[in-house]
Amino acid sequence: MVNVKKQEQQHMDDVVAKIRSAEDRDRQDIAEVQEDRRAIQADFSNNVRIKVGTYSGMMETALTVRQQQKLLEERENNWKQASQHLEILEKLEKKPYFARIDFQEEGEPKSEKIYIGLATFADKPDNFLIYDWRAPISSIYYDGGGLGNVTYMTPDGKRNVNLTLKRQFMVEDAKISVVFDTDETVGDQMLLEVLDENADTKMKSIVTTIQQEQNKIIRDTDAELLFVQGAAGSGKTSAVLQRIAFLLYRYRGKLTSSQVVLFSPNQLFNDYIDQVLPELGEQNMLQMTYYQHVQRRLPKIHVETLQERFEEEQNELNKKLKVLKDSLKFFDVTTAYTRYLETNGVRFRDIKIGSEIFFKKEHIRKIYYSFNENYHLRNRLSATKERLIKELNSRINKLARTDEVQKEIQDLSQEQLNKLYGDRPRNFANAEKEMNFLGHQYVMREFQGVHRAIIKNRFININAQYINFLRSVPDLVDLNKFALSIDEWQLHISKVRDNLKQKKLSLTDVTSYLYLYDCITGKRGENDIKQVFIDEIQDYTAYQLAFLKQGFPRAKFTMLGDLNQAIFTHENSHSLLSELGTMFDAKKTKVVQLTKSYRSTQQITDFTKEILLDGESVTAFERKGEKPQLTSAVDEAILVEDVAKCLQKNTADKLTTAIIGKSLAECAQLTEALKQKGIQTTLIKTENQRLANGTIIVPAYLAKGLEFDAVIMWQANAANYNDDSERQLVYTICSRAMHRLDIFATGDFTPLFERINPELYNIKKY
Ligand SMILES: Nc1ncnc2c1ncn2[C@@H]1O[C@H](COP(=O)(O)OP(=O)(O)OP(=O)(O)O)[C@@H](O)[C@H]1O
Repeated sequence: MVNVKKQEQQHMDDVVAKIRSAEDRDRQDIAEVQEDRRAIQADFSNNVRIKVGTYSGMMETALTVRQQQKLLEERENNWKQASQHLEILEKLEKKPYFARIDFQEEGEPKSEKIYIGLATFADKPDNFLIYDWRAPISSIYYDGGGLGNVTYMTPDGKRNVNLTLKRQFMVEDAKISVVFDTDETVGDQMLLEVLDENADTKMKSIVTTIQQEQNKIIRDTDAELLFVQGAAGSGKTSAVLQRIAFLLYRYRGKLTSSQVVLFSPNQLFNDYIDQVLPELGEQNMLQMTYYQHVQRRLPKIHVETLQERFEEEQNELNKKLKVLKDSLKFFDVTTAYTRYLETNGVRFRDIKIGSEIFFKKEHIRKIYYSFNENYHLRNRLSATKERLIKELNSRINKLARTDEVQKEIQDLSQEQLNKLYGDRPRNFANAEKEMNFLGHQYVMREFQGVHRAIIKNRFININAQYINFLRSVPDLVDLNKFALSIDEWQLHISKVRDNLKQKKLSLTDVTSYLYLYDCITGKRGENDIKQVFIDEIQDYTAYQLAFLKQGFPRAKFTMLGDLNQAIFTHENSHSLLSELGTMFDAKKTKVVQLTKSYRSTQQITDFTKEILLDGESVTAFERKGEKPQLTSAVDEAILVEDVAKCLQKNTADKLTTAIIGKSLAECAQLTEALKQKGIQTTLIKTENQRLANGTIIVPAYLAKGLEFDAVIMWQANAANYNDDSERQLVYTICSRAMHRLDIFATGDFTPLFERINPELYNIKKY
């Protein structure tokens, strides 16, 4: 192997030398383009005089400016391309490739060897020294089955090859440190090395060690809905980011990063993953949380935050209401209600100027329902708006002609008059036309508010409409089936109404509120978006997913989640899959399961999976570590002392720690107690904060999707986690740990730990 390493290093050195020459060429190109750009600009300011005296002069100037702009744009594009290319080369220079495969294509006389890296590199046309990891042939490196006859997919169909060598390299700064020859998927040894590393505050790409199952997710191009169910730490998020990079490569020219949206669980998570695509040489997709998606449309309404949602009262009635309002049935009920609005029932509001009514709501209603039954909500509304604008204009015109207005115009200063003319050329046919124009402009200014109210649909009383919708619900669905009585429903309506009066909406209501509004206004979905990714799908409701589906009508969906980590939707999460089944065509739906957990040591995974009732399907990746440590005391002060020691130990072992508590209040208390002992930590209070270096203290609902070297679960006592519905939350917290897990509680531990085999952890009681 020593010889092999030497030979491979020699090859790598050759490739690096060629990369460096290509870099030099790129740098030269960039310098030339910059010089060119400067010259064009200088030339322009020296030679172009603005000729505005005559029409032909103006045209000539305009043409020159256009030509110059085009030249500059071209240079700009060249510059951008060369800079991007250079950036990729600079990455390749440090790590040109990480794998080599030798194979013989069926029907080809000779065998080939190729090297696989982050991007394609050729020193001359068709002489590829490095293949992109996303190229069709690279797929065989990731697929299982070992050496011998294997197949891979190309855009033109399947190809067969005889694979004779699969070699992996660990590379740092263009120096090969280890070479592995392997006949497995991607050798465990390499994976072990990668997983043994410490966590960062930023997620890294997994391009060198993508596993076979993950490769399927990454390269799928058929499914309209790709649903990935995977255990905590099984690489769902990693795979999906790689998938985005793959799709951008596969559909280069047809798909751009701005046509891809990723819905993530919180803002912190966005921050955590935002380096992966740039590391892979691609631009980041659009990233947002569901909360941002809805809140940006309702700037004047306070939408319930993650913390409020997490800490809200979970009484029996609220649970039952959620079952109904989060369901697909309720989405259908909303749609049915909007059908009824086609003939009756839309709520309007007066359009006013100050306190004076300009258009009465009764008048608007009359117009709205004056169109025949072929008008649906969208065209009914636009026809109404058209009619209102027409009426507004005719009232303006009438007013404009009155002596009073004409006189007021004559009293205006030149400056005020200029404002009225605006950009309009002053070539009126006669003085009367000019006065009419000025009169119209003059009066129009006063009625701008009315115009805006019409354009922006302000005459629709959406709040009253929403309440009316809720009142109609008992006619549209059998409340008994949801174990709800009419009285309970009425009580709920009055709560929503009170909330709306205070300009507040819960996350459940906000979706049906927006959907109702969209149906009435006929808002079309965002057709530009081609791929939608939803992470942590278990925290979405079927209603929200139906809403997203119709909001992105041309998109393919990839949804990933772990039904065992549903911390907001609890018991509903398992029905989600079947509800999704009715939303998408079964033939175009693909479900992939990931069961192996890569994040944590075997000891941690074996412990955490026992928290679950059906955790058998989770398997640990064999990486050894310490057993989780449970510590309890009656006195909290003793525990804080122990936490401090634990932090010291972690720091000495170069492990960064996250302390995860249940509520924000508890986390804040601990932060303070540690501070008293001179221990500095960062308390993460909201999702809009940054992930700091050093120890952080974070409430559980913000820890979703993140991972840390060491986790301290704070106050895992019976008071905090007492019933079955908390099981998934406890699992989520514990499964954030990569290398070490310590659990503290005052008093008794949560009964959810009772089912765990005591051999799987160490316990200490003060
Ligand atoms: N093929 C792989 N090679 C190297 N590391 C991997 C691989 N797959 C997953 N990992 C690592 O495992 C950890 C967990 O991955 P990831 O966060 O993507 O899992 P997840 O399924 O989204 O987890 P969760 O549901 O708990 O948020 C990460 O550190 C990731 O880098």
